[in-house]
Amino acid sequence: SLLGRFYFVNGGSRRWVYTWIESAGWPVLLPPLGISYYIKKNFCLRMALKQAFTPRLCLIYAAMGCLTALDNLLYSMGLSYLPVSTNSLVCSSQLAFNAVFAYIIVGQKLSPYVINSIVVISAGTVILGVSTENDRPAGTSHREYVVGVLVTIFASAIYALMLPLLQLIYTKGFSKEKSSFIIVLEVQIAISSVAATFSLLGMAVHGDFHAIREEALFFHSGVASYILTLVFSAIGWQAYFLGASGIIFLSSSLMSCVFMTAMIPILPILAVIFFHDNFSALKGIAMLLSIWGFLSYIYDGYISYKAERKAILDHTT
Ligand SMILES: Nc1ncnc2[nH]cnc12
Repeated sequence: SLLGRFYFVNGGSRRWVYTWIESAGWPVLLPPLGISYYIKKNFCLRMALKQAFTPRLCLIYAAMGCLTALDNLLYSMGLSYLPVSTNSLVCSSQLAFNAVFAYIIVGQKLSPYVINSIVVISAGTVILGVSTENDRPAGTSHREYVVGVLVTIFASAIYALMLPLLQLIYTKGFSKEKSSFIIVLEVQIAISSVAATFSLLGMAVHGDFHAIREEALFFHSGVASYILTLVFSAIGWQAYFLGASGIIFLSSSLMSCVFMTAMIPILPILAVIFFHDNFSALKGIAMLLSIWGFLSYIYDGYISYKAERKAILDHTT
């Protein structure tokens, strides 16, 4: 998010370019995938590819790739209009959307601790919004600001929908025996490459291939900084999405969303350091609430773990 904002603040204005950047880094996942294939014993590449790329799964990757490109476009529009802290506030609505979608799609249980965590984290980020209400960026009209908020809410809803869908792909799309972290890499590469291709089409339609040279030349901090911003954004987004997918694979989409949302209040501190935003008392309260919500979620995990162990012990004695 910070690098994205840096791009838009320093003269970058091409939303399709930033949309593409969010998925363009997928080739960095090829070496880890190759190494994983190599170190897995009794591994047959032909069989693995046959399982990961059945016609049904390919159709699903194509649909998820298009949805990802649409989500990235809305997100980059939001990032171009809103300050980082406001953008992250609105993004926190993904937790509430995700709780609903995860309940509907994968039957996620919502215990009181989980509900508490959702309420507290959402409250923290709403407070953050109140404290940043007055910092509409110079050069952004009121209308653009409102559009920025609306498209970011849409992006959050789409993203929140995609997380349980990914969970469904991992659990229903692959046989139990094949269940290894390789799946996460394969699925992310497939979806990101579709999203990147879709975004390249968007760039072509908007004449971005031509405009990008001029944009690089007039970037406030220089051509090298322009290239580095986009390259590190692309790598950073792949790392972020891989982490999110990994948590879904190991736990659940809701857990992944809680982790992502709990990180959001850290952004204002980074925004203070890098963009010299003010740090208000309300932002401090928002951070504490987010930590509380996060601990509440972790505590729920601890209680469930203890209950499961007790049930196993009672069963065996
Ligand atoms: N495209 C996106 N990238 C990162 N975070 C998001 N939250 C919602 N959409 C997002």
